[in-house]
Parts: sequence; C-alpha cells; structure tokens
Amino acid sequence: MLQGKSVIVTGGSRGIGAGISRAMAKAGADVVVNYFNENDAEYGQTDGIEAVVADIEAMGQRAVAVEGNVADPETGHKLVAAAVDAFGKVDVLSSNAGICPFHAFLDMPVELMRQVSAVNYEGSFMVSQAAARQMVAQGHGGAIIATSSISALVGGELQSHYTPTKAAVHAMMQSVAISMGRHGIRCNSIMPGAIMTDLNRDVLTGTETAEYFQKRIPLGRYGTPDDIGQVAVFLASDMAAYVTGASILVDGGMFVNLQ
Ligand SMILES: NC(=O)C1=CN([C@@H]2O[C@H](COP(=O)(O)OP(=O)(O)OC[C@H]3O[C@@H](n4cnc5c(N)ncnc54)[C@H](OP(=O)(O)O)[C@@H]3O)[C@@H](O)[C@H]2O)C=CC1
Ligand SMILES: C[C@H](O)[C@@H]1OC(=O)[C@H](O)[C@@H]1O
Repeated sequence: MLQGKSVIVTGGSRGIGAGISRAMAKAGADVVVNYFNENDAEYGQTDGIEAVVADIEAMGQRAVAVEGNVADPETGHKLVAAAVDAFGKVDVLSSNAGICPFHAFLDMPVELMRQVSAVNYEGSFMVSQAAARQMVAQGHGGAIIATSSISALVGGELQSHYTPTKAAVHAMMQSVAISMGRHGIRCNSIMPGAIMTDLNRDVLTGTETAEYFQKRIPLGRYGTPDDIGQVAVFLASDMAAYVTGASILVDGGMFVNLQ
C-alpha cells in the first residue's frame, strides 16, 4: 500500500511510534525514525532505535535514525533533510512523539506543564509545518497523521497538562487540512485509547485504573502499537484518498462504553 513512499515518524524508537514505523515499512515504505534519547539499554532490545531500524531493514526497506527533540524548532528541518537526502522526498509524516508525565493539578510545576505543551503540541506543529513545506515544494501531495488521543475527548485526573495538548493536536490537524487541501496534502489524527507502552505501563499494570480500563474496553484488551500502526498505514495510503480533517478513535470501544 505504501511501496516507494518516504515516511517520517517522530518518536519512532519505542511504543506506538515503533509500531507505526514497522507497519509503514511492512507496507513498503522507507522510514526516517526520530528518537530523542539513547534509551535502548533502559528499554531493552525489543524496542529502541537500533531494534526498530534493524526490523525495518530486515523487511527490505531503508531506515534512517535521526536524533532530535521535536520541541526544538530545528528538528523538523533535520528530519525533512534526512528524508530528502536518503530517499529524495517526503510523502508521509507521522507526528507521533509525545510525553505524559502523570501529575496532580494543584501542585503541578509550571515548567512541567510547559514542557508537555512544548513537546506534544508545539513540537507537532513545527514538524508538521516543516514536512508540509517540503510536500508543497514537491508538488505531488502527501499525508500528515498526528497521534492525538482519546484524551482529546475526555479528561484524566493526573493529565490536566496533557489532555489539552492532545485536543490541540486534533484541532490543529482540522485547520491544517483546510489550508493544505489545495496542495493535495491530507491531514488527519489518530486517537488511541489505552495502548500498553512505556508511557503508561505503570498505570496499566496492577492498578485500580488497570482494572477499570479492562472493564471499560468492549474488545476486552489493551491496544498494541501495531493496532495504531495499521490505521496509520490506512491514513497514509490511497485507500484514504478522500479522508482529510478527520480523526479515528482506535480504542477498542473504550470511549463509547459509559454503561
Ligand atoms: N500509550 C497510550 O496509551 C497512548 C499514547 N498516546 C500518544 O501516542 C504517542 C506515543 O506514545 P507512547 O508510544 O505511548 O509513548 P512512549 O513513551 O512509549 O514512546 C515515546 C516516543 O516518543 C519519543 N519522544 C519522547 N519525547 C520526545 C521528544 N521531545 N522529541 C522526540 N521524540 C520524543 C521517545 O523517544 P526515545 O525512545 O528516544 O525516548 C519514544 O520513541 C504520544 O503522542 C502519546 O500522547 C495517545 C493515546 C494513548
Ligand atoms: C497515558 C495514558 O494512559 C494514555 O495516553 C493517553 O493519551 C490516554 O490517556 C491513555 O490512557
């Protein structure tokens, strides 16, 4: 579905981004995989930038690892330059990198709130802008897929700094879809539910939240990074040729299951 496509994935070294990177490669794309810290030792060999690159190359596709903090305005340009240098173009951006350091509202440090906004919203904005500029210059359209969240639609007691950034990413895709439509660039967001990754492994394992989530998910399981990767491939592909400004909940039915 993506044979010959050039894809950039931010936060592609672990979790959902690793799932998106692998799914894109499996669909035939070459991938620039962005990461921020050398975390391989911390997270083991199942994920981490080296494992993701190796898996992509084992599928017969090209992979380029690019370190960079998406909150740094230069990173978006670095990622685009790496894709153009290695693959000659940018066809797809998966703006996925994000953090969710759970914290109570009343004693939350301003610095933490600002860090989460800088990474999750501003970072997504700047990388999307850099990729869109390249796509417009290329003149043959493209696709931008932002990883928003079920948390764009609902709250979390320890996420007053986080949920607004997920809503912002969703709203940004709606607006960018309007201005980029004339260039044939489609912009959509994915809203994952509870996906077992490093970001929330502690929350989703052996806690009251874990028990509650398990009861609330009609499909009876947490999502996997590949569950998100498959939807990202769809939105990147010509199967979604008439889909822009949209968002897709990928949550096992969690959002609608109030009672
Ligand atoms: N897990 C879940 O249940 C859900 C997650 N999401 C969203 O999915 C996205 C990915 O989350 P998830 O896979 O769970 O998280 P993980 O913590 O498992 O992975 C985060 C990834 O983002 C990278 N990253 C973190 N900060 C930065 C930064 N400043 N610049 C560049 N890359 C960075 C990490 O790189 P490195 O390995 O180098 O640290 C890593 O590759 C986020 O946007 C999150 O909000 C949405 C809904 C549900
Ligand atoms: C971090 C959360 O557990 C995860 O990420 C989100 O965006 C949702 O809040 C999920 O539950």
